[in-house]
Amino acid sequence: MGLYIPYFITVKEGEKLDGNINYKTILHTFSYWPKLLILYYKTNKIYFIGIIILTLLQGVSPVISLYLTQLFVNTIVTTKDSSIEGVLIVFLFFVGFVVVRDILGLIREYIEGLFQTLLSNHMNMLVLTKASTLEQEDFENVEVQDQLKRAQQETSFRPYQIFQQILAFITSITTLISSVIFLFQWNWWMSLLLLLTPFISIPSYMKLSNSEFVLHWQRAPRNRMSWYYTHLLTHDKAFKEVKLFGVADYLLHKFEGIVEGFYKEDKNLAKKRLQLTLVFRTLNLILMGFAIFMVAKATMLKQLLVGSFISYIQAITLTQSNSQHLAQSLVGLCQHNLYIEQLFHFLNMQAAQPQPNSHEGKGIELIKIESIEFKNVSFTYPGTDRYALKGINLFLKRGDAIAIVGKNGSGKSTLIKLIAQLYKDYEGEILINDINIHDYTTESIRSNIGVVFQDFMQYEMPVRENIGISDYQNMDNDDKIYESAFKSGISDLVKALPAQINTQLGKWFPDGIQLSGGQWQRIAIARAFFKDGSIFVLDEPSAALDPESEKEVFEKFTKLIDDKIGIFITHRYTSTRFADRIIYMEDGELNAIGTHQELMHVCNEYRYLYNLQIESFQEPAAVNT
Ligand SMILES: Nc1ncnc2c1ncn2[C@@H]1O[C@H](COP(=O)(O)OP(=O)(O)OP(=O)(O)O)[C@@H](O)[C@H]1O
Repeated sequence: MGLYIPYFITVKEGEKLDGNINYKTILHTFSYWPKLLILYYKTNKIYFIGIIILTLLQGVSPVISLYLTQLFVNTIVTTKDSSIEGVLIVFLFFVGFVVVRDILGLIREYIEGLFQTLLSNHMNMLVLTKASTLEQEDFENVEVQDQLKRAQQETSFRPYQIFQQILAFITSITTLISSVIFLFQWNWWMSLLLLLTPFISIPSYMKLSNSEFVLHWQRAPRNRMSWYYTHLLTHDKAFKEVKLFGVADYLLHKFEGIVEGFYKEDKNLAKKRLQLTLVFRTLNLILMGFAIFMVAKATMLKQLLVGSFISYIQAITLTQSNSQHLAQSLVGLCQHNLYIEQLFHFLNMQAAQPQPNSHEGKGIELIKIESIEFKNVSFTYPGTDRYALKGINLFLKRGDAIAIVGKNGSGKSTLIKLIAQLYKDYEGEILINDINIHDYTTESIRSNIGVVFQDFMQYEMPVRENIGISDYQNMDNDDKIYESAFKSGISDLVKALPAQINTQLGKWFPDGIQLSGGQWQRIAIARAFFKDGSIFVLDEPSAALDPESEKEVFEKFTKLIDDKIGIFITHRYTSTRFADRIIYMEDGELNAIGTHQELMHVCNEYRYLYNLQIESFQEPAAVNT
């Protein structure tokens, strides 16, 4: 996936990104509105329509209020003492109007609060659902990470802010139109002047908003970095090393450096905004002062009644402030639109799903794996040009128990990742049951594979979920959970826990029990067994298991894979005795394959490494006398 830069940001060679503003840009930012409106409507149609109607009503209410004030005051001034009836009627109208307006205002506040929560939940669900469809390759791509971060940042508040701006826009425009019509009775050219002056500030504010956006857009990698330092300083696993190596101050300093940088940039922009606001506010105030002076003069010359004087002054203030609001909402809307574009860009993003050699997938559902064949498979990780696997030819069939050994970085885990279809773009072919792996649906392949990776997950959840999550539809089956725990040799421990399989594991949530590294690993192995797969892979289970546990796990593993395919990757050469065949990998290549005896004869490297390990075990222990 290439670098995504919003089209409205221009990149000049050798220069940093710059905001590029023109009317086409402004118009384009509104192209996401239909999608947004559908989104609002889908969130809750009754609330959505209700809010729009209430907003319109709220928009005309100031002018109704003005009209009633004018009527009220003029009626008092012109009515004779004896006939109070007319004044009373106008007064009751006025009071009735204020009560209804306030009640509608409260209802709007109530609905808006609920709508905001629903919208934020809906957006979060959309982003999380989208993230769950991404591939491993996407998560290793910094560009995608940045986009995800930006989308996450904008999700919870930006769509609602746009909604609020739209509402503010509707309110301002209705109030403005009605107040301008009201003022027209007095002086048409002054009304137009008051209406239009605030709009001359739009281009300057728009330019500033664009610079602000570009700045925030560029911040994503630094934002992720600051998040990472926060994570290191607050996460229990990282915290051990942070304490032990005494690096808290160092990390804090780095974090501080980033946020201080943000502060300086923000301060710069805030200063520019303040300068602009000062200039335009002064201009508007001068104009308003002039308009008020004209109304006052007309009243003194008896051309206007006192009621009209009061209401025209209010109408001038109303026109002025709403015209300013309108200009500001327009700028705000364009700015929010820029952010929303990146949110929709993320939601519309295609997950990485390359098909090698233009192989068209047939969407076959894989029921059971009988055999797996690698035919001259070579692979480089995306963004690298070094082969992690080179010309691999391998045939595995049901009932095979295979051990894979080799030095660090020789490609053992990569081989498994290709079987699990975590990466799909490679040279050569992988066949399952003699059919190209790409002809099967990825889901059906993955549902057949139970893998315990080196960096397996420790879910901060109860034992039941820790084991059953690999086939969560059957998570309620206690017998199956216990059976899997037994197969991984952890059933006695589980039974001894305070609430057995319902015991919370880990220390993040209340009543959690912390397990040792090896015990966590056995839970992860049970999770792989819980899934009724047809191939099981243990990637370096020996890393956290003591020799006795390892023996137990391997013995159970070899029994279990009776009619399945079992693969275990290990650095303990002594563990390979459980395997029918051993694969020795070196520098991405399959160097040798055979039984232990065969490899001892044909593979010098294997023999050397095996003997090295055996010798180290046979060295006499130093005894202090
Ligand atoms: N996600 C990745 N992106 C880029 N390169 C990677 C990635 N994962 C692994 N590699 C590279 O691919 C090569 C093979 O890695 P792999 O993890 O398969 O080795 P391994 O044999 O399992 O090593 P170990 O015994 O240390 O676990 C290494 O050179 C490694 O640097």
